Amino acid sequence: MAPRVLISDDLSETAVQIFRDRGIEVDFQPKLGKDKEKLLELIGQYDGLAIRSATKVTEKVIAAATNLKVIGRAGIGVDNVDIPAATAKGIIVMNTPFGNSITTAEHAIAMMFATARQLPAADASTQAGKWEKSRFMGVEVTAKTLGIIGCGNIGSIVAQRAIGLSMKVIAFDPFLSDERAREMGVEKVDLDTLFRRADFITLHTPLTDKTRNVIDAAAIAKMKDGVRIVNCARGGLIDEQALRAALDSGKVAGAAVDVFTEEPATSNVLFGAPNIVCTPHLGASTTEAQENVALQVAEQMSEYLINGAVQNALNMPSITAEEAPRLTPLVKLAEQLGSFAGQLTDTDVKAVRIEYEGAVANMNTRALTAAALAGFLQPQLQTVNMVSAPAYAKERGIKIEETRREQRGAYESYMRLTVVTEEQERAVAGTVFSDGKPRIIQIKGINLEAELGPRMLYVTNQDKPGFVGRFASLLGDSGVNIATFSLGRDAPGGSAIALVEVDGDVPASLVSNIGTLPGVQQVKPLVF
Ligand SMILES: NC(=O)c1ccc[n+]([C@@H]2O[C@H](COP(=O)([O-])OP(=O)(O)OC[C@H]3O[C@@H](n4cnc5c(N)ncnc54)[C@H](O)[C@@H]3O)[C@@H](O)[C@H]2O)c1
Ligand SMILES: O=C(O)[C@H](O)COP(=O)(O)O
Repeated sequence: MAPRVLISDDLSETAVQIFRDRGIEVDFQPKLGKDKEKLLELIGQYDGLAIRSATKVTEKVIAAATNLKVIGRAGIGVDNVDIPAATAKGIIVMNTPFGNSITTAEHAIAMMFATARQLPAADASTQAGKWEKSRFMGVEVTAKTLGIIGCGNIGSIVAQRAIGLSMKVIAFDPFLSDERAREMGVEKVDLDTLFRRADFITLHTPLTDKTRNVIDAAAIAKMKDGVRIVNCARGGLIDEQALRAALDSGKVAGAAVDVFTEEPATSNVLFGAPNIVCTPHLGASTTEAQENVALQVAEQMSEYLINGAVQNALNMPSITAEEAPRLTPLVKLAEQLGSFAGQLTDTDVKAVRIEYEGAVANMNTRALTAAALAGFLQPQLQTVNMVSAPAYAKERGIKIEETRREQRGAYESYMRLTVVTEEQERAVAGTVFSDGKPRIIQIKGINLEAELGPRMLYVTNQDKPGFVGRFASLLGDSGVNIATFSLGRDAPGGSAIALVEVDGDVPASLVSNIGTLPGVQQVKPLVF
């Protein structure tokens, strides 16, 4: 059946066309995101959800989204999506991190000019027939200092444009390297210095616990008298009450705000303040940006739903369209190794070590590790997948170790997963043969070669004559057909392993009977 996607916000029709061209069924309901009840009622039908900022993808929505595999944000900010809840449910959350950056940077520059020259108020007054030439005295931006808080994609475009306007640009961003700042012609400063020196301040950070109210009364007190402030990033970065007071007192000469603590902002403490310019979250609203993000999100979501390629996900390593087909059998192998180890581990796990050797070491091992962890955790947590597994492992305090090395043995690609518990380490290794099928090639250091089927029996025993015959007879007498039989041992008379694919369920009584055969140490039915 074709995957189904719901578009619940006002995306460009380009997205609809792309989904259809890719054979995906699409429901375009641009107002649905604002109707919480309806969204809850319908979301269970869809494999994908494409949104902007109006749809709030809460924990409740995610709980109701029984088929959802991917949420695509046609834009940058994902603060309207409960990412931990999506991750826990194995739903990928992806965005389009660059599609609207230029447009938003241009809006910030436009807003800076709007407040420098009081354009909206001057427009309203002129159209009211007042011709108040002396009321609207402005300031130049040339040679003024612009303080940028958050110098990532948008902040750095703003910096470039501001330098073009002959402004001096200073920036505060804990993740901005000296080299990058030099390249951009930006002076890196601490936050207090920025507050002290800037004539204009523009915000371009996400809203986090650290950035919430980064501009509050105390910060405003440190600023120059007559400073002008622009916020085209997120509501919540500015304490709106404090800004209102500073606009009223004249400490802040002007502010231009595109984003509000509560949106849609139909009333706000800032409305009506002197020299305030407000726009209704228009930062990304240009034809060009909306085409970019709609096209990109639809392509990314389609690639994932159809080919398993992952791009710009916030909760899962990327898998390119080129590597997706090459990675598929290795993902399966990683899941099988994880599942094998997971089904044999009952005690508390301290660490999972995954070694990649040969060609696989140069591939996307983050995705493979996520697959191995998913396989490992599935016996305990049925709904876990590659998206949610790393977070679950972390939550459970399981240390993940990953090593990569050149080919040493006969296999072009070799993967070994070791589970470390308080008592022991248990390793299982595998490869993918040229037929594209995964094989288990080593268990606890013992070589063998087995393709895993849906139902397997794992038996460890002492290597003694007669075991195989007695074991096969027991299965046969119980009407359990053997599909494949793989044997391995460390030395004659030493430890041996039998990995057997069977055609039907193995009753518990048969498992205990096998356990009573001479020399048998462990019998475990496994499912894959
Ligand atoms: N108004 C709109 O319509 C609109 C449109 C697009 C993006 N946005 C918003 O703009 C913001 C920036 O987007 P971006 O694409 O540039 O993101 P980005 O991730 O490229 O850049 C954000 C920068 O903020 C920095 N940062 C993080 N914590 C910080 C802190 N405590 N202090 C200072 N800097 C900090 C990061 O290091 C990073 O460089 C986001 O909040 C995004 O949601 C708004
Ligand atoms: O984070 C973003 O991309 C912007 O806030 C744009 O939001 P919008 O898509 O709702 O205009």
